[in-house]
Amino acid sequence: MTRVAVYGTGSWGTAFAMVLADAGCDVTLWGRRAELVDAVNTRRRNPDYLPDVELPAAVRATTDPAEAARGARFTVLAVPSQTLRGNLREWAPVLERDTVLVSLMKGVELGTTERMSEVMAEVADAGPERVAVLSGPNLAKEIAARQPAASVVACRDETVARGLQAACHTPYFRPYTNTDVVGCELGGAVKNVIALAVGIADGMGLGDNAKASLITRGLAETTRLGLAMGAEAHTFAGLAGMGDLVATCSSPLSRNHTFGTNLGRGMTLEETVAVTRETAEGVKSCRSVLDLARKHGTEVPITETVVGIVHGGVPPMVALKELMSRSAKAEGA
Ligand SMILES: NC(=O)c1ccc[n+]([C@@H]2O[C@H](COP(=O)([O-])OP(=O)(O)OC[C@H]3O[C@@H](n4cnc5c(N)ncnc54)[C@H](O)[C@@H]3O)[C@@H](O)[C@H]2O)c1
Ligand SMILES: O=P(O)(O)OC[C@H](O)CO
Repeated sequence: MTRVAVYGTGSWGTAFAMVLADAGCDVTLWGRRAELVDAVNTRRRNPDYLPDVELPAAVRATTDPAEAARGARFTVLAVPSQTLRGNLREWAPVLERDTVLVSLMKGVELGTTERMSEVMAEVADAGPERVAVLSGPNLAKEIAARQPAASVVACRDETVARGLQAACHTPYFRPYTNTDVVGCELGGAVKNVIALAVGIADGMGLGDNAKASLITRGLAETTRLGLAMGAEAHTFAGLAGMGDLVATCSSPLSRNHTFGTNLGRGMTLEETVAVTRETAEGVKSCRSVLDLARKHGTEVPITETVVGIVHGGVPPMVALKELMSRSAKAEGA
C-alpha cells in the first residue's frame, strides 16, 4: 500500500487526504493543533474545515512531523504559500530521502517571487524528479462531497507524474499528467488574482460581459507571463489554466472570488480580511505575481489593477476606468 504524508489539515489538505485514501493509499495527515488531530483520529471529522465529511479509516492524523513522514512515498504540502518555506525548513530533516514532494498550493512567494516547487526544491534539496505539483479546478468542498472533478499532476519526470496519478485516481477524481510544472503552477497562482478581479466586478454589480472579458484577458496575461517563464502554451488551455480559472471565477465557494466580491461591495481590506477565515492566496500573491511579471518584462494589467485596489487603496470604480482606458491594442498583442 502506498504511504502518503499530507502536511496541512485545512480544506484542501483534508479533502485531498480523503481522495488519496479512496484511491487506496495509507495516509497520515500532519496538523498543528492537537484537538483537530484528535477529532480526525477519534471522530473521523475535521470540524474546523470540513465538518460534514466523514473521513475514511485510512486517514490518520498526528502533530508529529516525523511520524507523518515515516515511509511516505509522497509528501503532500498544503499550507499557505507564504508559510511554506518556514514550515518545510522544520520538516525537511525528518522527511524520507527519496520521498516525492507534492505541492497543492497556488501562490508565489513574496520577496523571492519563487513558485512553490522552487521553494520545495531549495529547502528540501530535491531534484526535479522529486518535485511535483497538483493543480486544476478543484474546489475542496465539492471534492470532499465526492463530486466529480479532473485535475493535473505535473512533474518534469513523467514516470513520477504517472505514479502520483495512480495514487490519487478515484471514480470521482480524474488526474491527468503533465511535465510542464511552471505552467501548471502559474495557472493556479494567477487565477486566484483574476478571481479577485472577477469578484470585485461582481460586487460592483457589473455584468456577465465584464466577467467573461476579465476571465479571457486574465488567461491572456497568465499565458503571456507563462510563456516568458518557459511554460507551454497548451497548459493554459487545459485544466490547470482555463479549467481552474473558470471554476474559481464562477464559484461562490472560491475564497478569492468571495474576497473580491466583498471588496467590490465596498468593504475595506481590513473588514474583508476579518470575515475571511480561510486562505485567499491571491491577496498576497497578486503582489508577487506583479513582481514576477516585471522581472520578465511582461504586462499584466488585470493583476496590476488588483494590486492597486487591494494594496493601494484605489477605489474599484477608479481602477475600472483606468483599466478600460488603457491604449487600444490588437487582441494577440
Ligand atoms: N480549498 C481549496 O478549494 C483549494 C483547492 C486547490 C488548491 N488550494 C490551495 O491549497 C493551499 C492550502 O489551502 P487550503 O484551502 O487548505 O487552506 P486553508 O486555509 O483551508 O488551510 C490552511 C492550513 O494551513 C494551516 N496553517 C496556517 N498557517 C500555518 C503556519 N504558519 N504553519 C503551518 N500551518 C499553517 C492552517 O492551520 C490550515 O490547516 C492554498 O495554496 C490554496 O490556494 C486550495
Ligand atoms: O477557494 P479558492 O479561491 O482558493 O480556490 C480554490 C481552488 O484553487 C479552485 O481550484
